[in-house]
Amino acid sequence: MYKLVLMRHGESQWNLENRFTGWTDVDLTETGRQQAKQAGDLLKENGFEFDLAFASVLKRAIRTLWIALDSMDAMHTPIGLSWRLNERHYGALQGLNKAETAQKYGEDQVLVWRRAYAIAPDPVAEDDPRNPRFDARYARVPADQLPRTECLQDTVARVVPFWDESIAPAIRSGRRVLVTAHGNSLRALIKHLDGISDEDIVHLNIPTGQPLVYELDENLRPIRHYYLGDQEAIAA
Ligand SMILES: O=C1c2ccccc2C(=O)c2c1cc(NS(=O)(=O)c1ccccc1O)c(O)c2O
Repeated sequence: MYKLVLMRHGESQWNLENRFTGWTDVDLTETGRQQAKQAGDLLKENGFEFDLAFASVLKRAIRTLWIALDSMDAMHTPIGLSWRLNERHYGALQGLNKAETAQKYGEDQVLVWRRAYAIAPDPVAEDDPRNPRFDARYARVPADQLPRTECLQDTVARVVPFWDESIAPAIRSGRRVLVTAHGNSLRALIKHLDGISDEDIVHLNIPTGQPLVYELDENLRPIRHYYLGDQEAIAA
């Protein structure tokens, strides 16, 4: 039996402001940092150790991992970073809050987007400074693979290959793996692991800063999964 630990980054500044963040590289708030520290303490208390960790190339996930590993006194753990673990790209919605979104696109459109699996918001324009092609960290990614917007289906389509090529082989080789990522990139991973339908996945919400443990059989099929930590905080 293998164990895999997934964790959504702690609270970020735009989580606090209820803004669509996507690929915008906002940092953790002080609360977010504390959540990451508590998660590391919890993992240590429960005897978890890791041989390899993965994160996206967004600082809110990387810093969450750094803080958690530091509180486990495990900063020596090798870390693999990939754009494929990035949050879903929200296109032109990035930076907007609830009021601005409703005002700009209308409540009806918001409701359609909320429930949709395969509908993407307007993309950022080719020459928009937010286009990932202008960001040095994506320089080695083929331009046709870099999104200017995504629907959840698009996020699944770029996360799953990373699971197949990097995470699953590491687990099969006996490495104990920790992944710190984002709400939708973790949805993508969990959808693939548990075989969740397109309809149901849009309703799955993953709490921030709470380690989620997956026990996998020898074929990496989930046997069970559970959150570490106080269940009330998680259920909230
Ligand atoms: O507009 C969207 C949306 C648009 C495009 C793709 C995905 C989503 C999406 O997944 C979503 C939305 C709104 C809300 N709630 S909200 O309308 O209260 C809201 C709107 C804007 C910013 C933050 C908010 O909390 C959600 O809970 C969502 O999951």
